Amino acid sequence: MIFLILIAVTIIILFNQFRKVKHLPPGPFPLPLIGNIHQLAYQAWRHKGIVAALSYFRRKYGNVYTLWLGPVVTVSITDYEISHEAFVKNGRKCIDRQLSPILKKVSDGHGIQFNNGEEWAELRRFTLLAFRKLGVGNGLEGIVMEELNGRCSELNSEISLNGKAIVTVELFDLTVGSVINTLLVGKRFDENTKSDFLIIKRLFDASAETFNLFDLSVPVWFLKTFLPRRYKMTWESRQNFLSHVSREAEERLERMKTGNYEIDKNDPRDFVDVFLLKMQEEKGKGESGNPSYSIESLKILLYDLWLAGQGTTSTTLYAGFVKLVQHPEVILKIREELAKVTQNARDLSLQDRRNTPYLNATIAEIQRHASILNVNFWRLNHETIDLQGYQIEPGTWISAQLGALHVNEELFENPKKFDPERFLRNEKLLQQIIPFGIGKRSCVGEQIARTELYLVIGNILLRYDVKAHGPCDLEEDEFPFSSAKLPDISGKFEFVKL
Ligand code: HEM
Repeated sequence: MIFLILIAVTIIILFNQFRKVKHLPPGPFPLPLIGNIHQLAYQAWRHKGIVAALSYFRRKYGNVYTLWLGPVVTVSITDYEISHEAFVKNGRKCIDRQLSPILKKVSDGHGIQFNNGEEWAELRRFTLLAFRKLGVGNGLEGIVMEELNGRCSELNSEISLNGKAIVTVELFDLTVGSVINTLLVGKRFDENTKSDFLIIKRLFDASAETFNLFDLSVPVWFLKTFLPRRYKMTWESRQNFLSHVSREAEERLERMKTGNYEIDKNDPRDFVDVFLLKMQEEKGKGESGNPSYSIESLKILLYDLWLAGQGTTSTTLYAGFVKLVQHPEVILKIREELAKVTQNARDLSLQDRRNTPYLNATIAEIQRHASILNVNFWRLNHETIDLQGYQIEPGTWISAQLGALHVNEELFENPKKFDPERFLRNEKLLQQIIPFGIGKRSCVGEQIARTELYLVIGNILLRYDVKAHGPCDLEEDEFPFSSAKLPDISGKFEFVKL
């Protein structure tokens, strides 16, 4: 009797699964409760990484496929046109991000990255506006060049002593960290304040270890109950990071309250000034003021911008130089192009971009290879989306899987090859790499990052002969199952003045 009941229950469950699966894009058949987690884990183990596993499913099921993470339906997209259809054409329908429970708890309803709704929309608009006010676009060029010149003068001192400078990832970390810090709180990191940056970097690295599909998806109660040490690690590393990067904003507010700090309305120094001005303005409106502008909200915003802007840009620069030293012929071609544009008599400037197609193509190829997110953030659709003829029901987790998209051989022939010229042979390809994401939740720091990549790579190659110093490759990923790519960054470079 029990046996018959078990068979009946199994048939009902399987029938139910078949019914649900019928309207979804193809994918492996999900088991009740665990969905496809076992297949995903197996393929990630078999192919030694999460991107390779997602690519395996793409080859088997096509450019839009379904994976069930337990009871949750997720749809992964690995092609540009379909991503455009989902996130631009249907942009309004999937504007919300699926919020990782633990990161949502840290953000406490504030900020941009782990937030949705009115406050997210308001703060995203504000951030883009504040960046524009502070000169992001062409004005940022001054900040980046000042920073780069500062770093280069340290390198030059080393070169005049030893004939060459040995460069590690720290050069890129400090350059990028200083640009963000200058933009956010008006301070660059020099020899005296470098230790402050190293604290931020240590806290940042500590939070990276638990940035994976598992820790980011399970409910907080589950982590607290079954994995208290992991919960503590994630919580404490993020809280420490938050309190460190927001210290300046809190101190400035206190000084403002006691009349010891004034902001020039027409010339705010940095992001914190622009925010504090807006906060004052909204407070002045009384009841009708927008509550999104509070010190708690500013603190989370600073944490978001630091977290999203530092590792992404610095890792791209480091990965870029690894690829460049492995391909000296690319360095020569870039240098030839830059010599024509600058006559070797001036720095490379953002204005030169339209005259440097080979450098632009190389940066695109670097970003395609670096592809920072192994698993992109999921969006949630509020209304049914008709995607390639499939009806994606509300509540589905949908994502353009950038890592797998950028190694899709249907778009990028021979994807493992470092081949900047692929973008010159086919100009349409430039549009099809989307390292900053696509649609309404795409990266707010895209302009900042593009400025840094162009000016730092271009001007370093104009000034120095760059070679590998010892073994220097990217084959090993530190955490191949992490949501973000964390390559082995132990490589070193030799810089000699040209
Ligand atoms: C090479 C460098 C960078 C890369 C590759 C990158 C990539 C990305 C990607 C893929 C997303 C998610 C898009 C999506 O959900 O579809 C994102 C979001 C975001 N990025 Fe970046 N990013 C970079 C630099 C920066 C910088 C410099 C900042 C700011 C200083 C920044 C701030 C943000 C923020 C705040 C979000 C969340 C946007 C939202 O949810 O509305 N990023 N970035």
